Amino acid sequence: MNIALIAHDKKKDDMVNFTTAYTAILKKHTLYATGTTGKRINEATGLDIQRFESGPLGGDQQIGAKIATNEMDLIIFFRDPLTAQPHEPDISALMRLCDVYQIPLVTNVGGAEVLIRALDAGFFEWRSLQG
Ligand SMILES: O=C(CO)COP(=O)(O)O
Repeated sequence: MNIALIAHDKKKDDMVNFTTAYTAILKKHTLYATGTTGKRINEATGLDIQRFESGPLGGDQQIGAKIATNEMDLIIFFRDPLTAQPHEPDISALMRLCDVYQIPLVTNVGGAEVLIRALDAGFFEWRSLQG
């Protein structure tokens, strides 16, 4: 599966903790991330991650483009709901494309916990059955 990992600044520690806890599962997949998030995860876990631009510089849009071309299977995006983001339109566009293409998206640690366990249990086979 191709998995995108994204976290706003105040959620980056959560992302590091999450990816550290689930390194064994994540390393079986192809990982992508926005720039700074990917750097933090790589430093903490050693996971191999393809990094896009930082979010404010277009990283969310690059991940959105991968969704539009059916190259992304799930998105783990720890959003900060309490801080205004300069690139809010890009964030909305990314989430909109998840809905357009039925790509599973979680935006907090609680959802990610369920999603990652479901992934490891094989619940994502429906993606490869889709036309
Ligand atoms: O801003 C982001 C997502 O909207 C994340 O970007 P960084 O991972 O580069 O901080």
